[in-house]
Amino acid sequence: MKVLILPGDGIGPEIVAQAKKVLTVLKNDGLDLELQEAPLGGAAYDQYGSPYPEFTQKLAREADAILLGAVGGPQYDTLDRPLRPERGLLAIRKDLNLFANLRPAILYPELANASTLKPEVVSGLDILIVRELTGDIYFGQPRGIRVNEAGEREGFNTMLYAESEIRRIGHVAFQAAQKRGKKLCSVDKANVLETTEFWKEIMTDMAKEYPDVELSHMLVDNAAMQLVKAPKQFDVIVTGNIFGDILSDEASMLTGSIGMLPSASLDANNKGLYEPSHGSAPDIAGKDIANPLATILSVAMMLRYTFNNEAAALRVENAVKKVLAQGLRTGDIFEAGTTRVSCSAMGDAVVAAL
Ligand SMILES: NC(=O)c1ccc[n+]([C@@H]2O[C@H](COP(=O)([O-])OP(=O)(O)OC[C@H]3O[C@@H](n4cnc5c(N)ncnc54)[C@H](O)[C@@H]3O)[C@@H](O)[C@H]2O)c1
Ligand SMILES: CC(C)[C@H](C(=O)O)[C@@H](O)C(=O)O
Ligand SMILES: [Mg+2]
Repeated sequence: MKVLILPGDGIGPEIVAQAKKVLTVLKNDGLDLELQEAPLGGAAYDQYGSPYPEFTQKLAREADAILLGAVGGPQYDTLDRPLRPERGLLAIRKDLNLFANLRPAILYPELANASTLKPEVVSGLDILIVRELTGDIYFGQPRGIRVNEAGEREGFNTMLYAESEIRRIGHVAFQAAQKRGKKLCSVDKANVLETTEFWKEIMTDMAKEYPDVELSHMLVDNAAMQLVKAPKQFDVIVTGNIFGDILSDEASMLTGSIGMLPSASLDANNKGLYEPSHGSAPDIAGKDIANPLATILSVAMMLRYTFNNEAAALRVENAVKKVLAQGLRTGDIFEAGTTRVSCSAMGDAVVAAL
């Protein structure tokens, strides 16, 4: 299996280095693995003048799986839009047809007090957000900033979903629910936006194909509220690109920190790009204090979904559980009575616990 590593920007290289240590142990233990590396985002702009250069694109297309740190940074925020790091990330998702973004929010019992919510609200939490990743207002045309007829500047984007796009993410979500608690909540804004009214109509129609799954619908504003009020009511949530982006960051705090939320972005054949759900955290970059666990848990997702190797995935997840049980914490999940460790020390501890 070919795995392409894209460290990216900010804390990206620091957290990816820890995940690479884990992959190297698995390789030394016999996992069929060929590691390559390429730049994406700001690092790629610096080297090649493009956030998703041909060099990276070629390797990405050839790879079975990709591990990404994160992209972006303030030094790139004034570049022309097509040259910005985030555009590189959107481009690779679109190029590889990675339409299904799985973001599991699981609370490890040791972190019940790390969440800003009361332990009884979050303990035992295990929800899966299925976010559509290659459509919606992120990609709809037309888009831009223009001068309108009144001579005023205006910004505009287009929210758009084709039926086939809704159906293919719907199948992923219904099937994920079948393998879990058999409850699927489709999140929309059908009371205002036609795009998501259509989304709701298609999800409702698809439910006939999955009689064993209980489908419900929720408006996104209510869903944002319910996620902090009573998050354990959810099993699988399916939603569009923009709502999924926002709700998954919200859900990350239920798990203690955004540094705990991994993700898988899959195509129709389970080729995937795996990355933490958080960004490049420029505020803490270069200090060796970021939490690498979301990235390491993304490796576990890679083993599960692309390698189809459940045993190896569990080995990594159990190692993470072990270091948390040992009381090791990076700053974002630190609390009194635990031991604060650096990003690299956390990586070493996971390797030792494998
Ligand atoms: N997938 C991605 O590559 C991705 C995702 C989100 C944001 N971004 C980009 O990242 C940059 C920063 O964005 P932002 O500040 O809004 O979001 P962010 O997720 O980078 O950071 C938000 C906050 O969470 C903290 N944080 C994030 N990851 C952490 C970790 N692993 N350990 C400890 N703390 C962590 C940061 O220090 C910061 O305080 C922007 O350029 C943005 O476009 C990239
Ligand atoms: C950086 C940005 C393009 C990206 C998104 O909005 O999808 C990020 O926030 C994420 O959640 O992966
Ligand atoms: Mg996001």
